[in-house]
Amino acid sequence: MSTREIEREQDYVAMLYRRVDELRERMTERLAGVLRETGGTRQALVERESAVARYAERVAKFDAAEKGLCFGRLDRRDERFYIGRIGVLDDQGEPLLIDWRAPAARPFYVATAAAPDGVRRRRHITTRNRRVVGLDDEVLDGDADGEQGLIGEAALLAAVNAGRTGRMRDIVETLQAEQDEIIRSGPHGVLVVQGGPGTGKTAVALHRAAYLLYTHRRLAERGVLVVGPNATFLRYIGQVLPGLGETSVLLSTVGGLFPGVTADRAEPPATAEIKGRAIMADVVAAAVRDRQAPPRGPVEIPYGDETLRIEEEDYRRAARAALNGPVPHNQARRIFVRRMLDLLTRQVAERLEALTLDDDGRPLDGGDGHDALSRADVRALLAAGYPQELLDADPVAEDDGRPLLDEDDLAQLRGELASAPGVRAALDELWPGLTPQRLLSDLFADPARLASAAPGLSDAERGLLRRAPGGGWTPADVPLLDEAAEWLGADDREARAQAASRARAAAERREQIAYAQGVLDITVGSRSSDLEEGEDPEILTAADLLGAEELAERQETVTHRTIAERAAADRTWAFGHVIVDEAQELSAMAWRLLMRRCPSRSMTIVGDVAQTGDAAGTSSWERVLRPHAGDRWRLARLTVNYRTPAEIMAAAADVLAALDPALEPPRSVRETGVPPWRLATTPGGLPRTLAEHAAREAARLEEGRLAVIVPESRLAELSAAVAAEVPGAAYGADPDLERPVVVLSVRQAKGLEFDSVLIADPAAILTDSPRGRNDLYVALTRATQRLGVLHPGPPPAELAGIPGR
Ligand SMILES: Nc1ncnc2c1ncn2[C@@H]1O[C@H](COP(=O)(O)OP(=O)(O)OP(=O)(O)O)[C@@H](O)[C@H]1O
Repeated sequence: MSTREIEREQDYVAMLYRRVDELRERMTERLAGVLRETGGTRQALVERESAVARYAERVAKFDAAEKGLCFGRLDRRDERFYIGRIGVLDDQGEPLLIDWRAPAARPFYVATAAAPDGVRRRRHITTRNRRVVGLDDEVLDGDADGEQGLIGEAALLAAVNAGRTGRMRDIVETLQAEQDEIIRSGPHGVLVVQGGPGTGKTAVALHRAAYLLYTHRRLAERGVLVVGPNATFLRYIGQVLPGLGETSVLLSTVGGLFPGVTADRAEPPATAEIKGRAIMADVVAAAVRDRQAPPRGPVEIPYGDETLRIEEEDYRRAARAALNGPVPHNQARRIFVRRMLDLLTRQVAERLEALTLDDDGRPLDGGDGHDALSRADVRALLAAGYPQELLDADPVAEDDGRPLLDEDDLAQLRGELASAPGVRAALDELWPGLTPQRLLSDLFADPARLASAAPGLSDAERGLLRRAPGGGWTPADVPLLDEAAEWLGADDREARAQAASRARAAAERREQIAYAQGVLDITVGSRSSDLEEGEDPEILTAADLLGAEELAERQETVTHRTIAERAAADRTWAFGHVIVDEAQELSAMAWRLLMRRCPSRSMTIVGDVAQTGDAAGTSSWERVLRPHAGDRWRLARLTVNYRTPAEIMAAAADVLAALDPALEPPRSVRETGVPPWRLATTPGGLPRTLAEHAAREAARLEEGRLAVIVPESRLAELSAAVAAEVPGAAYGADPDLERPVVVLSVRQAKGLEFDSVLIADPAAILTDSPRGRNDLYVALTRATQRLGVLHPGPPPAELAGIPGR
């Protein structure tokens, strides 16, 4: 491309940056202006707050667009558009730059020589630090043979060949047509994106989130949830959406979706698999029902010197009233307890009356050893907690013809019963207030409870669920806790805790107001003193301008600001759209949880059923979705592998064929001329040889990243061996992917990619899990450039095609 052409584009790009700087400045001034406004109604304050959020968001979007602001140009017959990360208008409202998500930008991604859609030329513009460093043109003249090729091939190949950094990058500059179509598909219903490794499923999912938030602004009010398989993966993709200027997105694992629970406990895969089965929904429901079981025989409750009784029939009647309709356990408990207290109050009242009245309701005289009790005496008895000595006293009868216990007396008696420890314990036993945590830990701790709630599981399976209380929660527990929360409803204690937290918040707010008042006093005081020389009197702080109440309020809204934070703290939050990545790994129970978070069923589900590693995962989208969406879901496919070169993919294809001959590997977008290799070691020599090769590969890397992928069962041993030879190598539960060398199990490597990959002991990867072949396929498809396999003894048959060293 001529230097003149580059200079011409440089002028345009420089003008765009100047315009964005100007707009950013304008927005910053507006922001300061709103912050300077003061007084007015509460409504005005709320409006100012939302203006502050809006302007701050605009400024953040300008910042996010800094790198690669403009990356393309489309020439049509008599017009020309520049395409970039954001839309930019001039002062007359004419577009200077078109947002990549706008409909007008679409041909940039889909126009081909065969179907140019009015486009004559597509230009990819490469910039570095605001300077144009390269141009790449495609002339779409309409006389191609109809085969759809790559869009912007040079820019695409530069992107896929670039060294990895340990962080995923966005691909707005080089999106391909089949990806674009998925990204721009309407938001309604469930869209499944099936694609082999490296086909850009994760990239597409994230760009779809950005597209939907841009196109359907109301989605931002409910937020988008992006679900990934583990914390390391979430960190890997974490920069993509903020880099695209989108913040209304919560990234989470399924294990992170139960507020208040950190699911970091480990458990055997076989246990997790059982917990993920659909039948566990019935188990949880049965466990809740079992906590509502009638007592065997009457329940006796000591109360003072008396014994109160609840018959089985009393229980049944109260339980029927409590469960009249689909009421969760804890709400039903309130009705049950009310009924029981009515019953017990009646019992006590009857006994008191029996002590003081004869069978005909007349006060007793002293003939049988007791004098009649007066109403005042009864009240005294009640107030004193019904002690026997008083009943044995000889007070004076007083027959005023009124019922002995009036409503006030009964209410008082009821209150006393409700707070009597013996009564509370008995009612708690009969119908306990339950948190999801208590329900599950009681269930797992008690073989009898398990046997009753899970008759569909074998003894051995129930044995795998057994666990002593305490010790934290596993990721597979979270969907069960969520299921339990649905059946239980809010616990009384939870409601009390919420009330307490509201009271605390009110107290904090009073404190904030007092603090803000203090700030105002200080600021006003200091403003009256002389300004230092050079100090700008125009720089005002919020405290200069707002009343204490408003200042406190502002602090409060600021602390609860983002949709993502609000959604993360609320188990019942319904997201506007849910995106699930590596979706093949999710269990039936995890799907139930996710569906509850997305009642609208506006979902994008991306994954590869050939890469399923989790025993609870799926090999069929149909099986996963039928229970939740019937046949109302649509399938899109991605077919081109942008990550793995053809040489490596050929080796992976052998494993895929062994897995299922009907499965087709994705077509690699490039060859590198570097074949993969394998090397036999002695069984005992593997750790040492592996470490040496890791050190050698690491030395070859310039900027890129190396992953050593090892069997789960040898993770600790081989991590230690590599770390001893390669100081600074990352490994462990949540390794730092930005380090040059990282040791990972296959599970940890899922969804990630590296310039170079070494696989250790593939035979153990195959035997470590029932889905060993899927795991080996995943391991083989992580490299963007180089792959080596070290195997103790002969290689597994699936890898025999890789050239030996
Ligand atoms: N259109 C594109 N332009 C540039 N790079 C791309 C494009 N599509 C995909 N890539 C790159 O290919 C690599 C693989 O993409 P991604 O991780 O999204 O694939 P995936 O289908 O999720 O893979 P896996 O199933 O193995 O997790 C990433 O580095 C991504 O940036």
